[in-house]
Amino acid sequence: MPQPRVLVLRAPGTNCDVETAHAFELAGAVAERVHVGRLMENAALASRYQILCLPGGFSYGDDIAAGRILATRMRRHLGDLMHHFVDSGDNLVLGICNGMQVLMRLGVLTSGVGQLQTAGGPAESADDSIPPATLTWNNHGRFEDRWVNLAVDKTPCVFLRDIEQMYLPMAHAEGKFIARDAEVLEELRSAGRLALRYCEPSGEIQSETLPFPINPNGGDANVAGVCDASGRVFGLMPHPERHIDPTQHPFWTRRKEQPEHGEGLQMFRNAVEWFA
Ligand SMILES: NC(=O)CC[C@H](N)C(=O)O
Repeated sequence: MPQPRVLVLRAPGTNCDVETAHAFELAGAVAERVHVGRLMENAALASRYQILCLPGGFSYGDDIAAGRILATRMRRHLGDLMHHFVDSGDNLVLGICNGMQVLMRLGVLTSGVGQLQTAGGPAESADDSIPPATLTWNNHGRFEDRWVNLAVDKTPCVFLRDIEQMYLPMAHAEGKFIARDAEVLEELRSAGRLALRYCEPSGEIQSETLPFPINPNGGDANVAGVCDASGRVFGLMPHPERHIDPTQHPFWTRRKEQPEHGEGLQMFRNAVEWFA
């Protein structure tokens, strides 16, 4: 099987790059951690890689808003790099937690939705000043760090193939997903782009916004992860790289039998297998 190469992008304040690179390596990829400054010096480095991963953390101290500064730097200086990974059709992009926040600010997870078709003219955004969706502060206004149950919707998302449910840690302050309006939410939902959602331990999602703590932030439609229309670009707020080994499960000592791997590993394997 060809071994894809993963660019794990670091910025000042990133703190999950080592374990994210480890998860990709365990899944069979070659992963390298590369500082955003190195890419700004030489954006052509991107052509060596097939997967771009934006890991979790506090890039640029979450100043202004989580993910905002890194997204602005990428938009301003790394347009070709994003084009290589997002638009070429041959590559994958994964944003985890702070990485999802960056992808949301870049608009790549909600691209193509919320457009108005003007008579005879090109599609234009319904309201250019307001993005179709964003991530904002958790309802209770605090950083929340614990384990959550997640259900996978019928979705084109490459990373979630053959996964129905996952139990993963979440750790964020600004993870509440809100759509601009009901039409945008429906557009994303009907395309299977609201790929990952907080659910009850049984896997059920009984209401549009499940109560705290099942839905840890109060976000619309219990959304925890969103993909682009192709399913190759995916962002999620929980941390799959923190559950790749069974002993990372909070109750692992009480289990009679241990599974071979933690529940997050399949996501990284799916990415590697996509290149087979
Ligand atoms: N774990 C993370 O990546 C945290 C994301 C971001 N710093 C937040 O608090 O929302």
